Amino acid sequence: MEEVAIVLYPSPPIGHLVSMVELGKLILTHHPSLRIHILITTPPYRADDTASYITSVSATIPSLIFHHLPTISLPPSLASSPNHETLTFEVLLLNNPYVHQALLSISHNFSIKAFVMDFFCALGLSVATDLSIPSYFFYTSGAATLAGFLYFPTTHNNTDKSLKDLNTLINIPGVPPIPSSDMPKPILERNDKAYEHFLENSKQFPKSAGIIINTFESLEPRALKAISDGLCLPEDVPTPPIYPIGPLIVSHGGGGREVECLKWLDSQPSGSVVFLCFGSLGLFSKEQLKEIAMGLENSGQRFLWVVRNPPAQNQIGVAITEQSDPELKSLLSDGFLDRTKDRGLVVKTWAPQVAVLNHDSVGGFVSHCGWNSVLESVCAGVPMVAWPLYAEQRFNRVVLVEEIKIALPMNESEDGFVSAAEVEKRVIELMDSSEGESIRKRTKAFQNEAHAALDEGGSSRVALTELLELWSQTG
Ligand SMILES: O=c1ccn([C@@H]2O[C@H](COP(=O)(O)OP(=O)(O)O[C@H]3O[C@H](CO)[C@@H](O)[C@H](O)[C@H]3O)[C@@H](O)[C@H]2O)c(=O)[nH]1
Repeated sequence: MEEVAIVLYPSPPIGHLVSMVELGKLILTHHPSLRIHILITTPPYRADDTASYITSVSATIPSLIFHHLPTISLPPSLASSPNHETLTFEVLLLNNPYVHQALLSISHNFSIKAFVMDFFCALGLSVATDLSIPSYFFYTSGAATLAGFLYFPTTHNNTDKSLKDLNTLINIPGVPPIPSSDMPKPILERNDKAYEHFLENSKQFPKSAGIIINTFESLEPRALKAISDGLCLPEDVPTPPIYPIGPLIVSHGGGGREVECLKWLDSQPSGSVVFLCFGSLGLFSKEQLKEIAMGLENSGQRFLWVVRNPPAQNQIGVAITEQSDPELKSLLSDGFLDRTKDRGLVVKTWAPQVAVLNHDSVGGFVSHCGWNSVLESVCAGVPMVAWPLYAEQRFNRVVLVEEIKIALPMNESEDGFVSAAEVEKRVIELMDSSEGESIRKRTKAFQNEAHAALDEGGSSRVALTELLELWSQTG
């Protein structure tokens, strides 16, 4: 009998790839006879270190079958795109013929029950549809921002101004009012190429057979209900079924640095350390790094801080290429490392975040609000200070602070700069105040709810079972 397969199509950045791989593992845990094929896009630039990650996953889980698609060559006009989202969209658009070939080749030996795409890969939907393969989305951020993207074509039609110039609140069903300037960064500027791509991709959601979301019912009940009640799409456009199956988070650690920082944490008192880490891509200017150092020093709190080299143009940036380790002494204020050595540790470039958040000594997390980080923090029961940098992270901050109430806001000036005084104030508030205590209690309650959602009979397990039964039946 022909073997049955699911094909997963992640977007290249590691944050998205990791979530998709976790989805593959989850499917295998509950349906081991399915074969999971994962299409790996090869961008023309050197991407963050996905190669070693893929090698280690393949070695440990041979039932996850990786297909490396041929390298994309971008026309010179696009290769110099200022914006990493535009670059990703263009690469994925050029990838479509390779996706077509891969699906054809897999279907020679397997019966493909579902093609599951990342949001960025939405234009691959037509490729699968042409081959009569049912297409699903796996949305790697939360339900609130999904509501925002489903509603985006309506937001677009309601105005002819750029969101950055609107200076108003955007009312999205199921979501607290979002200041227009806090909408996802790439859609703030109407004339930007990324805006067009996001608009086009948002319009693909309703054409799919279903949307899988990395969230859970009790974390985002309002947004999930608004989506499934069809409130985020125009009346005449039906909403596909939604499957909140999260929280799906990584369980692995992070190489050699694990030992150093976990050992250091072992020597710190329970719940006393604030962890600062800004995702796989976040970069700060030299000035901002110095300001953070001053804020941490003045706060008197214990800290574990992951520091990367600033971007070339010395503003807030995004690392799409592999990072070299920073020279901490020259980067941070004079004597900072010495003065704080008894209560602080600075880690270069990367820390094993999941292990750190789950360490007993960690009591708070200053995060860029990337969705994986949010879920990892919830699963570890660690409250946050929300310091968004790029993508949909400012939107997430509003949701985390105002709706879910598990984070305090880090407030920046208009140009995005955060003062040492603000860092000091928020870190103290998080670690040592009644406000901090109140969000800590709520986060711990969500930690329990997260486990319950994944248990037998829990909301996420039920949604996953429904999906897997569907995939076992069709065709
Ligand atoms: O030093 C580090 C830095 C990161 N991580 C891990 O890397 C992942 C980072 O993921 P996430 O927090 O989601 O941030 P990004 O990498 O920035 O993720 C992108 O993808 C997310 C999911 O779609 C979006 O929510 C973000 O805005 C987008 O930037 C997490 O698993 C972290 O544990 C580490 O282990 N160590």
